[in-house]
This record gives sequence, structure tokens and C-alpha cells, in this order.
Amino acid sequence: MQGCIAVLNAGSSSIKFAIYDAGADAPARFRGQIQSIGLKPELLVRDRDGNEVLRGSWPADGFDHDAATQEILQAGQTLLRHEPVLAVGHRVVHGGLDHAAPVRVDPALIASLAKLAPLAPLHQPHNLAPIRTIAAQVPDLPQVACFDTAFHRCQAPVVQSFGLPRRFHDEGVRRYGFHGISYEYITSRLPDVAPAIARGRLVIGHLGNGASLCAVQDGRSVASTMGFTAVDGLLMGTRCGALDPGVLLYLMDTHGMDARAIEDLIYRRSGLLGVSGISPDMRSLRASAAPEAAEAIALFVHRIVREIGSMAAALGGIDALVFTGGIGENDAATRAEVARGCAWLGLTLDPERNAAGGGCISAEGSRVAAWVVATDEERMIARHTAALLGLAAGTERQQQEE
Ligand SMILES: Nc1ncnc2c1ncn2[C@@H]1O[C@H](COP(=O)(O)OP(=O)(O)O)[C@@H](O)[C@H]1O
Ligand SMILES: CC(=O)OP(=O)(O)O
Ligand SMILES: [Mg+2]
Repeated sequence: MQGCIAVLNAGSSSIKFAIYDAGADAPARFRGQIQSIGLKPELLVRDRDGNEVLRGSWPADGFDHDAATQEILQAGQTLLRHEPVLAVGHRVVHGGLDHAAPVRVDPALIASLAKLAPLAPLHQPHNLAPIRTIAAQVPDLPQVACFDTAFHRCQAPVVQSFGLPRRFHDEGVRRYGFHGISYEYITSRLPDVAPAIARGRLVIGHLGNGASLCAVQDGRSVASTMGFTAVDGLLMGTRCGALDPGVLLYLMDTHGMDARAIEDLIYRRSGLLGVSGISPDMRSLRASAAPEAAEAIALFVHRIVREIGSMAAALGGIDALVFTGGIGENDAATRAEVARGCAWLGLTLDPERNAAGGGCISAEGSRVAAWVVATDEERMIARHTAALLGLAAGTERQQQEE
């Protein structure tokens, strides 16, 4: 029995997971997710050939990320029966100052990452909960943490800085940027799927329930819209994105809000949900005839267009825009609206290619290219986990075993 590597990726509205054969950088043997947690939780798992192997649904009330994690750990056991799991790789959203690369989990690491939970309240607790559960149940099973912040740690010091007194910078109050595992995967794919743009000045938009942009050149992060936390930058499903800090002072003074009330407001009740008053979910907003749904989408698009200008400035120009994430990969209307706002940059979409939704979607002759590239954070995590533990394809350890 060859053994496998399991991967868990807790996002703000979903928990995705995948199971890979150890020793082969091949598509997942099983992959699935519980999506729409808090709204209409649904489990769907497919095998390598795309066949559905498990499905489930639960009422939204009382079914939180912890319940979803339990279901997924159980699904993993059902799918694998007696086959050994050699390692588990995890997405951990915040790695703070100390982590620019994946690391093996130990109790000290869990304790230090837990301190960052207030900086990523929609993610960090859900990232650490399964790590703790697995460590308690199977203490000898190697676990690896891969950080959303790591990809951005190479940004120039000026890009990482806030205009605050220096002592805050020194204690770690900096722009970190997130969705780094997704950006790393996309940049790793481009030389194969889009060699013409791979070395160019890229703006990649990871547009999902959380949403951000990243300016990338030569495969490295140059700037990102997310900052100290994943509430900065674009409008998101339930997060407000960049906000005048004066608004926070106003809320404290005039509405008597404390830190926890503000956290609840800006992380859970704002964004597409707060502006529309209908839903954080793009599919529901697109299906709605209410003017508030259209207004929320218009603000989502406006913020993306404005920030693409900022990313292009950080790069000194733009050669290509790449869409990814749940909305970026699936919502042709959002791509078309963003592209319309970027016409001044020299971007024109091909409507048919955009509707088809894969690969190059810009028109012949468009000065800026546009692409849709599906992200695969789980695959990136599996690669890192295998490499760190010496389980990767063609590694010394594997060759010795053969
Ligand atoms: N076919 C689709 N059309 C439009 N939006 C979609 C579609 N599929 C998924 N989405 C949107 O993608 C978002 C979830 O993105 P995803 O990247 O999976 O989220 P998470 O941040 O939890 O990882 C939701 O707003 C959802 O409505
Ligand atoms: C960092 C972040 O916002 O992640 P997600 O989009 O998965 O919620
Ligand atoms: Mg996600």
C-alpha cells in the first residue's frame, strides 16, 4: 500500500479537502468540499475521474466550521478505509512575522499560531481546530502548516509598511497579504498553461468569498490588496475591505462599539451581505432582481477596478489580468464588468471566450491579456507537505524504497 497525503483548506465559507497518492504530483484521488457553511451547507466529494462518491447536506443552523471539520474527517476515513495516511497538510491563513515557508507542526507552533487568531477570526481558529484534533488522536502523524502569508513575505519593505510609528512595525504590524497559497499555485501553473504571460507583469484576482488582488512579477509577489489582516482591500462576501480608520473611531464614539462588536461588523456583517442586505453569495445576488443586489455587485466591481489600477502602478504597468477563485473562475458577468472598468488599460475581452470561461479570455489585439486559471490550493499544500517530509515524487527516500 502506497499511502496518501490528506489536505485540509478551511476558507471563510467552505472547508475544502483532498487526498493525494504519496510520491506522485498527480491530481487528487478524492477531492471535495463542504461549501456555503452558515447558509446552506453541502458536501460533495468526487474521485479522480470526476465521479461523485459522497454527498450530504445539513440545515444551516448549528452547522458551523467545527461540525464541517468532523464530517470531513469522517468522510476521509470512509473513503480511505485501511489505507495509511502518511501526512496531513493544512492551510493556515496567518503565519505572522516568523513564517515565510511551510513548517512541520508541533505543540509550540500551534501555540504561537493561536496567538494570531484575532488577526484572522474567520480562518485561523478553523485552521487550527483540525490540527489540534488530529494531533490529539494520532500524535505521531506528521502535519504540515502552509501559510497564506508566506508568498508575500518577499515584498519590498516599503510595500509592507504602514505609516505608523516605527515601534508598531517592529512588533509586526505590517501588511502581510493573504491567498498566497492560491497565488503560488497560479504562478506555478502559468509557465505550462500560459507561457506568453508567465514572466510578465501580472495582476491576479483571487475572487471568492474572501477576495484580493496580487501584483506578481517573475513569479514573486510585488504587492497585494490585503494587509495586516484579511479584512483589508476589496469588498468581500461579508467583509468590508479597506475602510477609512476614522469610521472605526466614529463607531466607537457614536455607537459605543467595542473591538468585538467592530470585529463582528467588519468581518461578518459587511461586504456583499451588508450592502445588499440579501446574501454574501454571488450566485444568490446574480439571481436576485432587487436593486440592492445590483448595487452590492457594482461596489464589488468598482473596488476591484480601482485596486487593479493600484496593482498596475506597483508593477509599473500590466501585461495580464488573471481571474481565479469561486467568483473569478465561474462568474463571467463579474469578469466582463471588471474588464469594462479596465478598458483604459487596454483590456478588451472576447465575449465568447469569457462565456466559455477557461484559458485566455481577452480579444485578439487586446494590449492587456486576460486569463481564467482555476486555483488549486490543496494541490499546492500537498506539494509542500510532500517536499518538506521527503515524500515527494522522485525524492531520495522514495527512490530508496523502490
Ligand atoms: N457558478 C458560479 N457563479 C457565480 N459565483 C459563483 C459560482 N460558483 C461559486 N461562486 C461564488 O464563489 C464564492 C465562493 O468562492 P470560494 O473561493 O469557493 O470561497 P472561499 O473563500 O470560502 O474559499 C461565492 O460567492 C459563490 O457564490
Ligand atoms: C484569506 C481569505 O480570505 O480566504 P478565503 O477567501 O478562503 O476566505
Ligand atoms: Mg478560499
